[in-house]
Amino acid sequence: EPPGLAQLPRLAPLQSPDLLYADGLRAYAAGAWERAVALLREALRSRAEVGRARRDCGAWCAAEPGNELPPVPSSDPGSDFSPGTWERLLLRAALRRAECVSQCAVRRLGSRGAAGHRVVRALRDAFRRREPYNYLQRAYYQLKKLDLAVAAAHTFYVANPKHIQIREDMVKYHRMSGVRRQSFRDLENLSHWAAYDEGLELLKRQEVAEALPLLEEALKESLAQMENCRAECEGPEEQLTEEEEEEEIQLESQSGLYEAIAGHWIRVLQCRQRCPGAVATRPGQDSPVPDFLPSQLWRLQEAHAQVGNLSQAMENALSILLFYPEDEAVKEVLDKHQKLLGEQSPDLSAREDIRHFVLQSVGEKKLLYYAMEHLGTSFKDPDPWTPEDLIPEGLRKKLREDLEKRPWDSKPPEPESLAKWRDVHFLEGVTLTQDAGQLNGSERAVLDGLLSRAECEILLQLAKDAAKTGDGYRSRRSPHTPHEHFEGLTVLRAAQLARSGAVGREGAKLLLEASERARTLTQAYFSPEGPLHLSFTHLVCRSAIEGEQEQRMDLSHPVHADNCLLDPYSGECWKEPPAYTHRDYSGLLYLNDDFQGGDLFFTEPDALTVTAQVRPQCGRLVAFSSGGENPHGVWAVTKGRRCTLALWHTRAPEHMEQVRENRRTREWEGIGNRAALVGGLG
Ligand SMILES: O=C(O)CCC(=O)C(=O)O
Ligand SMILES: [Fe+2]
Repeated sequence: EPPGLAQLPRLAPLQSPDLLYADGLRAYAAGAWERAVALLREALRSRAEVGRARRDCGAWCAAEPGNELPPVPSSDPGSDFSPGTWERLLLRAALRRAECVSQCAVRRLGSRGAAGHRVVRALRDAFRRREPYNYLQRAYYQLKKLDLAVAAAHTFYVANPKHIQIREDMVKYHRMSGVRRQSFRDLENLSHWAAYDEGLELLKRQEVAEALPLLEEALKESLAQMENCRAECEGPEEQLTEEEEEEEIQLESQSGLYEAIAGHWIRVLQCRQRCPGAVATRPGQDSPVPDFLPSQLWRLQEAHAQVGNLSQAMENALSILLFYPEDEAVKEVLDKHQKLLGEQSPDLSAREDIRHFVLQSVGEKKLLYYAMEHLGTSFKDPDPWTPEDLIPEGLRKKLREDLEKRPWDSKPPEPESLAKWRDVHFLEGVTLTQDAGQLNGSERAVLDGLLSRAECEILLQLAKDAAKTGDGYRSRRSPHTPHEHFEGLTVLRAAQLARSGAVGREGAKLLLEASERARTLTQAYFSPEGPLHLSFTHLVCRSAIEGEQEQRMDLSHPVHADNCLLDPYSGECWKEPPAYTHRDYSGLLYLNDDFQGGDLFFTEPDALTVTAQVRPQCGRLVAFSSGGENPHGVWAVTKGRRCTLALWHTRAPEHMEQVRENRRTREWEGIGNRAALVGGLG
């Protein structure tokens, strides 16, 4: 149970968080708000309890004699490690630990609760993203519990500052009369940040004695949070991503088994190292606070020294040396304190909690570097303090080069989306031509090279053969202008036509492939943290009607936003029906440029001031978030025919385009699955 909410009566026995969450969402969907709130809160509580049990059991079982991970083999040629020995030792430790953890979980949670221990990764991520709070805020809102609605919304917002929907909700809450400022609070209350900030504030005001307990609490709490995060990496719930699954070694031979176990552990360790440690990111912010632990220690030593607690000041200073043994400033301070303490200085050493963290972290890094060198796995060390001699000789040079590129050493960290984008493998030949900055917006991008000339030709031919007036235009705001002729083709009809032989299969198949390319890139660029699904794909051609182009004043497509109703007078965008409110990201994949006029443009929310303009061309994708931050329109097409594959993406799987969804469920008239639809067409 998050500390910010009042205690709930305990519903025994503890149910697993995923079942509770699923029930909560069902109640939510049915509009049973009271029930939804109760279940969602119970899911959060259960999850917190499982988390605590996992953390405690993990720590307990790791400390059991015989369960420690084997040290990395010495690299001396004379050492008696035969191949596979290390893996065998690892296997033994892993099995013992797994057994110990599952027994411990049953003791703590009962057998039913222990089953809830297995939280699937998707769900773990949902909880990490604080998704339940987004549902909670809506349910509370419906129940007219505004204070709790705002608190839940704020809690979700803090973890998802880029989430368009919640941003809009927050604006609304801020404007609502009757909402108090104190309602905007974080229910998960990462109290170390709150305590840390308050402590710093007090330090600034020279109220050192008051600041000290807060700073101390902040450090303790941040270590505990970190332990929670690290413990989550262990245990049977760790599901492989598709990629990892592909890499996963077949368990045919015994050595395959060792490798698989070693692989599993390496993933666990990689996951643990990704938890905030010395580097931490404040919720609601993109850039990490480097050296979070050492800087907290430094503040503590200063504060202790100021109030005359010299031995505690020294303990904190000595703890910094565990990270940076050569730090001159720390050594100086230590000297100074030592002199002041003089003879009566007792045997001081670093703090136990920090020593424990550093030792553990160093041990894990050693294993990871060993695996990197010998098993070819990857490891990106997030910490700047890792002692150099821990890194195998062979890897040092390469890593030193990477180290020089550390963002916080030189330039300010890049915005998250761009930093992540770097890691995404572009589809071959695709380039990022303009980013949001160049397009004067927040979430906009132009990518080129998604289609070859030949592919554009195939899709243009498909449009010629099959696009017809009205297909796919059930929209209330039909963009028709009397000066242009509109033709559309939905993927659904394309598939039907291809099956009946009315159009070539190649075209229909490419239509799906091209939209999938656009989806993959849009997801990688804008939504690396969660999947986007296509909700609607529409091949649209607009042709100038000859002789009706003189002195045309209208647009080919009036200025609008794709998921809300734009009110140019107030600048607001109402996310309400009949707008397609489930749309999260829009994509326009252009097929040609042999026409006049027809550039796409973005405006301010006034629908008048143009902020950016893009000329269509074959294979160019313009991708942007579908909300009020991206009003856009199309200038009149005054000559020729302009064809676009327009795509809308949604985070909500229930709004997945029918033909695509059914590719999964394989029910839809037998053409629903990928094999039937794409393969069968091929
Ligand atoms: O074709 C274009 O460039 C824009 C179309 C558009 O904005 C829409 O269909 O919502
Ligand atoms: Fe649009």
